[in-house]
Amino acid sequence: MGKKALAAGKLTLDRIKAGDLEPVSETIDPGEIVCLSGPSGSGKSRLLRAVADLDPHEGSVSIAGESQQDLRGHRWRRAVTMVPAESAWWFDTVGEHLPGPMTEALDQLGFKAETLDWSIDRLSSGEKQRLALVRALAHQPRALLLDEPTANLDPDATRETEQWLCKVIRERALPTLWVAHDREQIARVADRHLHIEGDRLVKTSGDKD
Ligand SMILES: Nc1ncnc2c1ncn2[C@@H]1O[C@H](COP(=O)(O)OP(=O)(O)OP(=O)(O)O)[C@@H](O)[C@H]1O
Repeated sequence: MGKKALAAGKLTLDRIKAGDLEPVSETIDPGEIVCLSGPSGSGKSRLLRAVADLDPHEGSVSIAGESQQDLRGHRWRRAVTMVPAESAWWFDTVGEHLPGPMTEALDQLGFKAETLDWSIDRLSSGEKQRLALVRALAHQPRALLLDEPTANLDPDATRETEQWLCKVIRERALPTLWVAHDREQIARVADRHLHIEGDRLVKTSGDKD
């Protein structure tokens, strides 16, 4: 924290071609949550990895008019941050991965301040998943790519995490692409829902206005 927050803006995908999916063109507005669903292996994670510039791909992506090609990889990924289903941790303790105490975020997700001293080795998969979200948001992203962010959580923790994410996404006006399988979750959080059928992204009905 403490760094100057950059202006929110649209996340624009222009004919992104990753893996076997047909090229994807979508614009996600500031604060908009677009859920992405599809069968296992249909290419959801590959699309997110392309947008995060983690995998080679065709087409272009921009955030607030700034193109992926104009930013170095690490700067792009700090702006357009992917939180994978399985997070990586490289220091010994939780606190070493965070730029500050993150008191409010930790509290809202049910963690006490002492969590900062916890060893990474002791974290459950659900704790890792929630702390990876705290870490991602601590670095002031301008857009979020969430790959099944509640996959390892029980129903109560799922709801708590969803509510916190939705609040932060709206407050910070972050365009968000959120991979989800659970139809009820999609109904709760999505402004729009895109589903992969075969090699195409299909807009589903029942979206919020
Ligand atoms: N780097 C890669 N090179 C070639 N093929 C890959 C690569 N990464 C993934 N794949 C393949 O691309 C397909 C889509 O993978 P992806 O991980 O995007 O699926 P997914 O929709 O996220 O699935 P799940 O819901 O099971 O996580 C799979 O068949 C996978 O084996």
